[in-house]
Amino acid sequence: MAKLIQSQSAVPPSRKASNTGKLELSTAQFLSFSFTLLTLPLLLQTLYTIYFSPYFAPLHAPQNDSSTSINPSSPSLLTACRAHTYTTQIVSLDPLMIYINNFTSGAEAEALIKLGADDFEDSFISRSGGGNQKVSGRTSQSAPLAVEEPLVACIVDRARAFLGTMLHAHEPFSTPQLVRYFQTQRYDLHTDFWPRHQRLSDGSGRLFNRPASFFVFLRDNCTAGETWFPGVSIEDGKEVGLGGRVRRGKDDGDDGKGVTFKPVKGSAVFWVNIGEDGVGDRRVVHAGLPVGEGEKIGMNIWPRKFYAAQDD
Ligand SMILES: O=C(O)CCC(=O)C(=O)O
Ligand SMILES: [Fe+2]
Repeated sequence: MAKLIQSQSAVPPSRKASNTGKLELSTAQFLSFSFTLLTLPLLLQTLYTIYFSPYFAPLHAPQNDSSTSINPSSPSLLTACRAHTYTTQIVSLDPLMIYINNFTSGAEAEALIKLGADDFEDSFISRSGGGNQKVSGRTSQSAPLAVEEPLVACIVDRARAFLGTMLHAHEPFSTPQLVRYFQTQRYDLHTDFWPRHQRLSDGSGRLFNRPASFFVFLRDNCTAGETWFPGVSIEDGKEVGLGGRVRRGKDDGDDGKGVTFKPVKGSAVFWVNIGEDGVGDRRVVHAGLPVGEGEKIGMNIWPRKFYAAQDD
């Protein structure tokens, strides 16, 4: 008898066999059992995604291509876009160059890539005097981004607000452009402004140029591929506050001239191309250095300013 009592009390009271022979559960235990049953598949799926799915991913899938799952027209993305969260740091006062941390959010970056993803073509350069030309020094692919897309319009508005007094309300932007680089691809030294202002093709005869540039890093799954400005210098030690994203010189045995910007998703470099006198500043000549491994995607945002005729 004593033995029987002992073995009965070893079973928690709530799980005792009833006199019908079935197992009884308390309400709390029933709920926790059901909760576990319901959440188990979710837990297993999360574990699979984190630990195992990389081993089953297709070999040639784009790395970290989270843009495929993003909806660039999502109301929450567009609402969030109206408020910006970037911070700025001056890199150089003369010429003026500013580093913009988180100019776009990660989600905005991926959504912008998605908007242009189907339109990449070999990059060209816009020639002085009009027309486009493919050149061996620019081996990337480019894709235009339609300003009719609300997200693109929002990012361009952000750039306009940043420019403040640099641009009149009636002065527009060029069509923003994605640029994509794979291994070894590059853009050799160039300026974004034309040495001579360009004539608008609308018959008005107005002259325009690019007074400033924003280059935004949208994808940084790469080694190397920095943006290099050999004609902009920062004093030794002053780059410390820029957290390793901005460095003096470049790494390949060059004499350490200039400043390099590491691709960091969402961050942007802003610089002034043309001063108040309407003359282009050659010190902002720059290059997209060859990408080592992986993929780099950036975005050019160029305001357009109208200028008086230049003296010859
Ligand atoms: O890829 C880069 O780092 C710079 C690109 C650039 O300068 C341009 O597209 O004009
Ligand atoms: Fe450029």
